[in-house]
Amino acid sequence: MIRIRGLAKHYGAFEALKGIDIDVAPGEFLVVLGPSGAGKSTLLRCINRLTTPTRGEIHIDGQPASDGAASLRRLRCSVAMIFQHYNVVPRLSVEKNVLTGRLGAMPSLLSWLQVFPRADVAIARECLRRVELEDKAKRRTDTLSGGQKQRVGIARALAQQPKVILADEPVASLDPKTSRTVLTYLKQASRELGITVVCNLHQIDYAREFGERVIGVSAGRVVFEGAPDKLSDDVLHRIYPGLEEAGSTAAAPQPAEPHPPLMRDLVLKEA
Ligand SMILES: Nc1ncnc2c1ncn2[C@@H]1O[C@H](COP(=O)(O)OP(=O)(O)OP(=O)(O)O)[C@@H](O)[C@H]1O
Repeated sequence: MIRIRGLAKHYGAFEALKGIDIDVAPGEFLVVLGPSGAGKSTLLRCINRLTTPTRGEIHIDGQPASDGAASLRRLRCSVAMIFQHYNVVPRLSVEKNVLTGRLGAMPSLLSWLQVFPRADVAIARECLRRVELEDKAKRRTDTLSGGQKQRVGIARALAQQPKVILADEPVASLDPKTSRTVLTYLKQASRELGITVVCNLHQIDYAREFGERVIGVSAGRVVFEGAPDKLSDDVLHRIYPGLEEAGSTAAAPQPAEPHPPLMRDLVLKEA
Protein backbone atom coordinates (compact mmCIF):
# COMPACT_ATOMS: atom_id res chain seq x y z
CA MET A 1 0.00 0.00 0.00
CA ILE A 2 2.84 2.41 0.86
CA ARG A 3 6.24 2.11 -0.78
CA ILE A 4 8.98 4.52 0.26
CA ARG A 5 12.41 4.54 -1.35
CA GLY A 6 15.44 6.67 -0.56
CA LEU A 7 13.39 9.27 1.31
CA ALA A 8 15.47 12.21 2.52
CA LYS A 9 14.36 15.50 4.03
CA HIS A 10 16.74 18.36 4.76
CA TYR A 11 15.86 21.49 6.70
CA GLY A 12 18.63 23.78 5.51
CA ALA A 13 21.86 21.94 6.29
CA PHE A 14 20.15 19.62 8.80
CA GLU A 15 19.24 16.12 7.54
CA ALA A 16 16.06 15.09 9.34
CA LEU A 17 15.60 11.96 7.17
CA LYS A 18 18.67 10.32 5.63
CA GLY A 19 17.43 7.89 3.01
CA ILE A 20 14.53 5.80 4.27
CA ASP A 21 13.11 2.66 2.61
CA ILE A 22 9.82 1.33 3.99
CA ASP A 23 7.03 -0.88 2.66
CA VAL A 24 3.67 -1.01 4.38
CA ALA A 25 1.22 -3.77 3.42
CA PRO A 26 -2.48 -3.07 2.81
CA GLY A 27 -4.40 -3.11 6.09
CA GLU A 28 -1.24 -3.31 8.18
CA PHE A 29 -0.97 -1.53 11.55
CA LEU A 30 2.61 -0.27 11.55
CA VAL A 31 4.07 1.45 14.60
CA VAL A 32 6.99 3.85 14.25
CA LEU A 33 9.09 4.20 17.40
CA GLY A 34 11.94 6.60 17.97
CA PRO A 35 13.27 9.28 20.30
CA SER A 36 12.20 12.89 20.10
CA GLY A 37 13.69 14.50 17.01
CA ALA A 38 14.32 11.16 15.24
CA GLY A 39 12.23 12.24 12.25
CA LYS A 40 8.94 10.38 12.87
CA SER A 41 6.65 13.36 12.23
CA THR A 42 8.72 14.40 9.24
CA LEU A 43 8.23 10.92 7.81
CA LEU A 44 4.43 11.17 8.12
CA ARG A 45 4.42 14.72 6.74
CA CYS A 46 6.40 13.55 3.70
CA ILE A 47 3.94 10.68 3.10
CA ASN A 48 0.94 12.99 2.89
CA ARG A 49 2.94 15.82 1.33
CA LEU A 50 2.44 18.32 4.14
CA THR A 51 6.15 18.70 3.57
CA THR A 52 8.08 18.19 0.33
CA PRO A 53 10.85 15.59 0.52
CA THR A 54 14.32 16.64 -0.56
CA ARG A 55 14.88 13.30 -2.27
CA GLY A 56 13.22 9.92 -2.76
CA GLU A 57 9.98 8.39 -3.95
CA ILE A 58 6.71 7.57 -2.22
CA HIS A 59 3.97 5.49 -3.83
CA ILE A 60 0.56 5.03 -2.22
CA ASP A 61 -1.64 2.31 -3.66
CA GLY A 62 0.62 2.25 -6.73
CA GLN A 63 0.30 6.02 -7.37
CA PRO A 64 3.26 8.35 -6.95
CA ALA A 65 2.84 11.01 -4.26
CA SER A 66 4.00 14.34 -5.63
CA ASP A 67 3.27 18.06 -5.37
CA GLY A 68 1.15 18.04 -8.55
CA ALA A 69 -2.48 19.16 -8.12
CA ALA A 70 -3.96 15.77 -9.09
CA SER A 71 -1.65 13.90 -6.74
CA LEU A 72 -2.38 16.27 -3.85
CA ARG A 73 -6.14 15.89 -4.43
CA ARG A 74 -5.77 12.11 -4.42
CA LEU A 75 -3.68 12.23 -1.23
CA ARG A 76 -6.14 14.49 0.58
CA CYS A 77 -8.90 11.97 -0.15
CA SER A 78 -7.09 8.71 0.43
CA VAL A 79 -4.82 9.61 3.37
CA ALA A 80 -6.29 10.80 6.69
CA MET A 81 -4.37 12.21 9.62
CA ILE A 82 -4.80 11.90 13.39
CA PHE A 83 -2.90 14.43 15.50
CA GLN A 84 -1.51 14.47 19.03
CA HIS A 85 -3.60 17.52 19.99
CA TYR A 86 -6.75 16.20 18.29
CA ASN A 87 -7.16 19.25 15.99
CA VAL A 88 -10.91 19.37 16.58
CA VAL A 89 -12.87 22.62 16.28
CA PRO A 90 -13.89 23.20 19.92
CA ARG A 91 -17.09 25.17 19.36
CA LEU A 92 -18.49 22.84 16.69
CA SER A 93 -20.63 19.84 17.59
CA VAL A 94 -19.04 16.41 17.63
CA GLU A 95 -21.01 15.46 14.52
CA LYS A 96 -19.92 18.58 12.60
CA ASN A 97 -16.30 17.85 13.47
CA VAL A 98 -16.67 14.35 12.07
CA LEU A 99 -18.42 15.73 8.99
CA THR A 100 -15.35 17.86 8.22
CA GLY A 101 -13.82 14.52 7.24
CA ARG A 102 -16.28 14.50 4.32
CA LEU A 103 -15.32 17.97 3.00
CA GLY A 104 -12.76 16.66 0.49
CA ALA A 105 -15.44 14.46 -1.13
CA MET A 106 -18.09 17.21 -1.35
CA PRO A 107 -18.83 19.78 -4.07
CA SER A 108 -17.06 23.01 -3.05
CA LEU A 109 -20.25 25.12 -2.81
CA LEU A 110 -21.85 22.72 -0.34
CA SER A 111 -18.67 22.46 1.70
CA TRP A 112 -18.39 26.30 1.73
CA LEU A 113 -21.99 26.56 2.96
CA GLN A 114 -21.40 23.66 5.39
CA VAL A 115 -24.48 21.92 4.04
CA PHE A 116 -23.92 18.21 4.37
CA PRO A 117 -25.81 15.70 2.21
CA ARG A 118 -27.85 13.15 4.13
CA ALA A 119 -25.55 10.35 2.98
CA ASP A 120 -22.56 12.14 4.56
CA VAL A 121 -24.44 12.60 7.83
CA ALA A 122 -25.14 8.85 7.80
CA ILE A 123 -21.42 8.15 7.27
CA ALA A 124 -20.51 10.49 10.15
CA ARG A 125 -23.02 8.76 12.46
CA GLU A 126 -21.63 5.33 11.52
CA CYS A 127 -18.09 6.53 12.31
CA LEU A 128 -19.25 7.90 15.66
CA ARG A 129 -20.85 4.53 16.38
CA ARG A 130 -17.49 2.85 15.74
CA VAL A 131 -15.85 4.93 18.48
CA GLU A 132 -18.96 4.67 20.69
CA LEU A 133 -19.71 8.37 20.75
CA GLU A 134 -23.04 8.41 18.91
CA ASP A 135 -24.80 9.68 22.05
CA LYS A 136 -22.48 12.74 22.07
CA ALA A 137 -23.14 13.69 18.41
CA LYS A 138 -24.87 17.01 19.22
CA ARG A 139 -22.56 18.02 22.10
CA ARG A 140 -20.06 20.86 21.65
CA THR A 141 -16.68 19.21 21.21
CA ASP A 142 -15.02 21.39 23.88
CA THR A 143 -17.20 19.71 26.52
CA LEU A 144 -15.52 16.33 25.89
CA SER A 145 -12.53 14.77 27.68
CA GLY A 146 -9.17 14.42 25.91
CA GLY A 147 -9.76 10.74 25.15
CA GLN A 148 -13.22 11.49 23.74
CA LYS A 149 -11.79 14.30 21.59
CA GLN A 150 -9.26 11.87 20.15
CA ARG A 151 -12.09 9.42 19.42
CA VAL A 152 -13.73 12.29 17.51
CA GLY A 153 -10.38 12.66 15.67
CA ILE A 154 -10.51 8.96 14.78
CA ALA A 155 -14.16 9.20 13.65
CA ARG A 156 -13.29 12.24 11.49
CA ALA A 157 -10.42 10.31 9.89
CA LEU A 158 -12.73 7.33 9.26
CA ALA A 159 -15.41 9.60 7.77
CA GLN A 160 -12.91 10.46 5.07
CA GLN A 161 -13.11 6.76 4.05
CA PRO A 162 -9.34 6.72 3.57
CA LYS A 163 -7.08 3.93 2.45
CA VAL A 164 -4.37 5.09 4.86
CA ILE A 165 -4.43 6.73 8.30
CA LEU A 166 -1.31 8.47 9.57
CA ALA A 167 -1.45 8.92 13.34
CA ASP A 168 1.18 11.24 14.81
CA GLU A 169 1.54 10.37 18.49
CA PRO A 170 -2.22 10.06 18.91
CA VAL A 171 -2.06 9.19 22.62
CA ALA A 172 0.86 11.36 23.77
CA SER A 173 -1.52 13.65 25.72
CA LEU A 174 -3.58 10.88 27.33
CA ASP A 175 -3.28 8.76 30.46
CA PRO A 176 -2.39 5.05 30.00
CA LYS A 177 -5.94 3.66 30.39
CA THR A 178 -7.43 6.18 27.95
CA SER A 179 -4.50 5.63 25.57
CA ARG A 180 -5.28 1.92 25.37
CA THR A 181 -8.97 2.63 24.75
CA VAL A 182 -8.13 5.08 21.94
CA LEU A 183 -5.59 2.73 20.31
CA THR A 184 -8.08 -0.15 20.56
CA TYR A 185 -10.69 1.85 18.61
CA LEU A 186 -8.08 2.76 15.99
CA LYS A 187 -6.83 -0.80 15.60
CA GLN A 188 -10.35 -2.24 15.47
CA ALA A 189 -11.36 0.17 12.70
CA SER A 190 -8.16 -0.57 10.80
CA ARG A 191 -8.81 -4.30 11.00
CA GLU A 192 -12.53 -4.18 10.19
CA LEU A 193 -12.26 -1.66 7.36
CA GLY A 194 -8.88 -2.79 5.97
CA ILE A 195 -7.31 0.64 6.50
CA THR A 196 -3.51 0.81 6.53
CA VAL A 197 -2.27 2.65 9.64
CA VAL A 198 1.13 4.18 10.28
CA CYS A 199 1.20 5.23 13.93
CA ASN A 200 4.03 7.17 15.57
CA LEU A 201 4.36 6.27 19.23
CA HIS A 202 6.68 7.02 22.10
CA GLN A 203 5.51 4.18 24.31
CA ILE A 204 7.24 0.84 23.83
CA ASP A 205 4.42 -0.92 25.71
CA TYR A 206 1.82 0.21 23.19
CA ALA A 207 4.08 -0.65 20.26
CA ARG A 208 4.28 -4.19 21.62
CA GLU A 209 0.56 -4.38 22.30
CA PHE A 210 -0.88 -2.79 19.17
CA GLY A 211 1.78 -2.91 16.45
CA GLU A 212 1.62 -5.68 13.87
CA ARG A 213 5.09 -4.58 12.84
CA VAL A 214 7.43 -1.97 14.28
CA ILE A 215 9.90 0.34 12.63
CA GLY A 216 12.52 2.01 14.80
CA VAL A 217 13.81 5.36 13.59
CA SER A 218 16.85 7.04 15.07
CA ALA A 219 18.55 10.21 13.83
CA GLY A 220 16.75 10.06 10.49
CA ARG A 221 17.46 6.40 9.69
CA VAL A 222 15.55 3.14 10.05
CA VAL A 223 17.53 1.15 12.61
CA PHE A 224 15.02 -1.63 13.24
CA GLU A 225 12.22 -3.30 11.37
CA GLY A 226 10.41 -6.37 12.67
CA ALA A 227 7.73 -7.96 14.81
CA PRO A 228 6.91 -6.31 18.18
CA ASP A 229 8.23 -9.35 20.06
CA LYS A 230 11.66 -8.67 18.52
CA LEU A 231 11.95 -5.41 20.51
CA SER A 232 14.74 -6.71 22.71
CA ASP A 233 16.95 -4.59 24.94
CA ASP A 234 19.61 -4.51 22.22
CA VAL A 235 17.11 -3.26 19.68
CA LEU A 236 15.78 -0.62 22.07
CA HIS A 237 19.29 0.65 22.69
CA ARG A 238 19.75 0.93 18.94
CA ILE A 239 16.54 2.94 18.62
CA TYR A 240 17.16 5.02 21.74
CA PRO A 241 20.93 5.59 21.86
CA GLY A 242 22.19 6.91 25.18
CA LEU A 243 19.37 5.24 27.09
CA GLU A 244 21.78 3.84 29.69
CA GLU A 245 23.28 7.25 30.36
CA ALA A 246 19.85 8.76 30.84
CA GLY A 247 18.42 6.05 33.13
CA SER A 248 19.44 3.13 35.24
CA THR A 249 22.23 0.77 34.35
CA ALA A 250 20.00 -2.26 34.94
CA ALA A 251 19.37 -2.72 31.26
CA ALA A 252 19.57 -6.50 31.19
CA PRO A 253 16.27 -8.25 30.47
CA GLN A 254 14.58 -9.65 33.55
CA PRO A 255 12.23 -12.42 32.42
CA ALA A 256 10.39 -12.55 35.75
CA GLU A 257 9.00 -9.08 35.08
CA PRO A 258 6.89 -8.00 32.14
CA HIS A 259 9.35 -5.17 31.43
CA PRO A 260 12.92 -4.61 32.56
CA PRO A 261 13.16 -1.55 34.83
CA LEU A 262 14.84 0.54 32.17
CA MET A 263 11.98 0.02 29.73
CA ARG A 264 9.37 0.68 32.41
CA ASP A 265 11.10 3.96 33.33
CA LEU A 266 10.95 5.06 29.74
CA VAL A 267 7.28 4.13 29.36
CA LEU A 268 6.27 5.94 32.54
CA LYS A 269 8.20 9.03 31.56
CA GLU A 270 6.41 9.17 28.24
CA ALA A 271 2.99 8.33 29.68
N1 LIG B 1 10.16 22.90 9.81
C1 LIG B 1 11.32 22.55 10.34
N2 LIG B 1 12.40 23.34 10.21
C2 LIG B 1 13.60 22.98 10.72
N3 LIG B 1 13.82 21.82 11.39
C3 LIG B 1 12.78 21.00 11.57
C4 LIG B 1 11.47 21.31 11.05
N4 LIG B 1 10.65 20.30 11.36
C5 LIG B 1 11.38 19.40 12.04
N5 LIG B 1 12.66 19.82 12.17
C6 LIG B 1 13.76 19.10 12.82
O1 LIG B 1 13.84 17.82 12.24
C7 LIG B 1 14.10 16.84 13.25
C8 LIG B 1 13.05 15.77 13.20
O2 LIG B 1 11.84 16.35 13.67
P1 LIG B 1 10.50 15.50 13.81
O3 LIG B 1 9.45 16.42 14.33
O4 LIG B 1 10.24 14.79 12.55
O5 LIG B 1 10.94 14.45 14.91
P2 LIG B 1 10.04 13.45 15.77
O6 LIG B 1 10.74 12.16 15.79
O7 LIG B 1 8.64 13.47 15.27
O8 LIG B 1 10.10 14.11 17.21
P3 LIG B 1 8.96 14.17 18.35
O9 LIG B 1 8.77 12.76 18.81
O10 LIG B 1 9.54 15.05 19.39
O11 LIG B 1 7.71 14.73 17.72
C9 LIG B 1 14.18 17.58 14.57
O12 LIG B 1 15.53 17.84 14.88
C10 LIG B 1 13.44 18.88 14.31
O13 LIG B 1 13.95 19.93 15.09
